[in-house]
Amino acid sequence: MAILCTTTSPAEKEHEPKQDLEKDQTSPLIFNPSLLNLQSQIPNQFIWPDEEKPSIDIPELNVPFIDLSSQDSTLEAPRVIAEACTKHGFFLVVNHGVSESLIADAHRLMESFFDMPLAGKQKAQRKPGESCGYASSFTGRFSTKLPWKETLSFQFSNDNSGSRTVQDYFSDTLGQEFEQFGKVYQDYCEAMSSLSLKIMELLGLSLGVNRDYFRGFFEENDSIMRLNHYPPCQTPDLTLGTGPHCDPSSLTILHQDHVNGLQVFVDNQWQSIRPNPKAFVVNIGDTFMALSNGIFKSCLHRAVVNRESARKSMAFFLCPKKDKVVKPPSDILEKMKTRKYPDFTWSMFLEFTQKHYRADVNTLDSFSNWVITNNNPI
Ligand SMILES: C=C1C[C@]23C[C@H]1CC[C@H]2[C@]1(C)CCC[C@@](C)(C(=O)O)[C@H]1[C@@H]3C(=O)O
Ligand SMILES: O=C(O)CCC(=O)C(=O)O
Ligand SMILES: [Fe+2]
Repeated sequence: MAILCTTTSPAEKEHEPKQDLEKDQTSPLIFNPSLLNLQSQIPNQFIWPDEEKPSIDIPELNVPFIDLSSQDSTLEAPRVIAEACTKHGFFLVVNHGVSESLIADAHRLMESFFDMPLAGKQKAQRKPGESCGYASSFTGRFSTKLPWKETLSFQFSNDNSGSRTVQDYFSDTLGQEFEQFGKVYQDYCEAMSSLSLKIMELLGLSLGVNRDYFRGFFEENDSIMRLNHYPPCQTPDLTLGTGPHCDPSSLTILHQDHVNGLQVFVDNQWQSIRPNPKAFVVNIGDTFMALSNGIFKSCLHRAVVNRESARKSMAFFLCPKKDKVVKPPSDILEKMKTRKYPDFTWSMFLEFTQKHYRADVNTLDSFSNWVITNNNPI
């Protein structure tokens, strides 16, 4: 039997808004992929309700390619981006300038991390209420609708201090043998941070705001990098790798391996985004939706799993500096007159998703109500 019982304590769950973070009634499970993917019957906690079960044979999303090397990327791209972001917030970037060998190294090391015995990965175990560390599914955090995945997340700070937070994280939590991992993911996060600033210029132009405005807003950032491993599953039609959600962060830059799995809910149906190793999938998160006063959409998406192959993806979640006030620029507010969301900081929003609310389609609205009703000071 692959499921082991443990006495791990559940995540902190006080101060519930509309949707309750589920209380653990029983001892949480441990998700050990090397054993679990052989099971023909999966534990109930991994079975999703019928209305959320994955659909097969879905259409492919018509998602634009933005060529960042092209001379007209600043002429044509803002219009194409505006069209995609007012509809669903997803686009692909190609010729992005991130080295192919860096991407390959990041995938190779991710594979060797997740291939380790569970006890080795658990040296980086994510603690209750924290967003970083190793999580084998979210067995200690949620008790139903568990995702069929294991993840390793770490913080990246771009703060001009020359600090190498990612490198230090690997050596401090996993030991000196992980120095090489730390170097590769430090470089990868720096590449993602620079790429996201280029994309911020284009988003600024698309919204008719000065091109430096959002670049400046995110120049310093407190971002999150996440490695996702979705093991094969004998009953992929019953579960999900990542449940339906909108990213609470500002901008996500995702690199998927060659295995299908990412789906976006557009025009009332799930649509897939086919893997393309040369492209990054970029999507608008809730915090950028708030910064654009709701003009650019943060869209519902999820990841499905399959019987045959493991799937890997790497997500860089660009987030503002923790205490920077998130409010739309005056250029937008002068045109729109009414504010859609209250002022907040990323630190408040992160706490909301880690301690009070499981991110889903309604995260931003629930968070806004929580900020307003609790009269949260910033
Ligand atoms: C701030 C974050 C919370 C999550 C990781 C980052 C950005 C996306 C969020 C998440 C992926 C949305 C789906 C549900 C979630 C629990 C997951 O399946 O991983 C979310 C992350 C989290 O709360 O850890
Ligand atoms: O793995 C994927 O394709 C998507 C993962 C995702 O949406 C997330 O981690 O926020
Ligand atoms: Fe996501």
